[in-house]
Amino acid sequence: EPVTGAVIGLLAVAGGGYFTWKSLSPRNECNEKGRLDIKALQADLENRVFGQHLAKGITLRGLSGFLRNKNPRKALAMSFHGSTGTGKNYISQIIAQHLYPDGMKSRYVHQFVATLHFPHIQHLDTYKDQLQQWIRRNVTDCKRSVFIFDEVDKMHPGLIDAIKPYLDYYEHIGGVDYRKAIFIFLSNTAGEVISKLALDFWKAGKVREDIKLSDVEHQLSLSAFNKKESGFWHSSLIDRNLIDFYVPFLPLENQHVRMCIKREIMDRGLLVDDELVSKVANDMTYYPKDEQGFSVKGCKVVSTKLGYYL
Ligand SMILES: Nc1ncnc2c1ncn2[C@@H]1O[C@H](COP(=O)(O)OP(=O)(O)OP(=O)(O)O)[C@@H](O)[C@H]1O
Repeated sequence: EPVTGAVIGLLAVAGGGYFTWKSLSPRNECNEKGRLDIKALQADLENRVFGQHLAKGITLRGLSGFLRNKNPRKALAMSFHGSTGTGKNYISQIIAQHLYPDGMKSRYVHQFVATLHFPHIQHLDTYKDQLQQWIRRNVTDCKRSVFIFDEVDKMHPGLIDAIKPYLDYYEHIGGVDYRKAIFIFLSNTAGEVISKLALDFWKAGKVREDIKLSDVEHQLSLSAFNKKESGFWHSSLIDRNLIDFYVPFLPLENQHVRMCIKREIMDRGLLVDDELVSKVANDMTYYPKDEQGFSVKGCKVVSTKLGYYL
């Protein structure tokens, strides 16, 4: 008998509050219809992801719009950009958990880490073939497959080209329809540009939440124009024919790091102690050196640092 994600989510909440998600899709079943409790996803993003008003808004609207459409004309392709530890993997995991009860462990959620696949140029065609077969196999198994490509900026341009047909407007390729699949690309591309914009806002005493997507896009096009070598992923992003949503992740301030620490303490079933939170937060590195505005590694090492002080 299938156990629903909602039940598992509830049990997990009762057992320590770690998981707040609930997936509407039965376990071990392809969620072809794209069932998603949008309110629950919104609540999870609000409660667990800090300092990312743009990323939360864009992913939520992008995903719900895509899933509402019974006959999408192309697969959903979202490209997450930002510096390390700002939540790119984290939001991908939350999305995966809301679509599939087993989240990243689900047989319908697939992760590809680009740096593990660095083909020598003479083997490129074999790698391309393997990558395409992998996508074909998984989408044949389940149309609503989720693919997460990590470190896509380090991926060989030939491999990126190999993915492109699946993001395009074809009704089918070789008899397989890819248009219900979800592709999420993660990269540090443009991380510096996004961080600089956030820093300028911060220095000018402006409200962070007033940063708009258009501000980021404007900065990005300027920097691409000025830079001789903008990476392949960056330039194909600027063309943006196949990427539906460009999702910037802002650098995290001390206040966000503190929220991450508090959440981590609560997830471990412990009581929040402000002194402990300060100790961990002060142990992180911030930039610029004089103003100590943003955390160099975002919230990435929070968990390890907390372990050290406990
Ligand atoms: N904005 C955030 N809000 C809450 N927690 C966060 C946030 N960003 C990061 N974290 C925490 O830090 C951990 C590491 O972040 P994550 O793996 O998402 O970073 P990333 O942006 O994917 O970095 P990288 O580019 O190095 O892969 C997450 O598992 C999460 O616990």
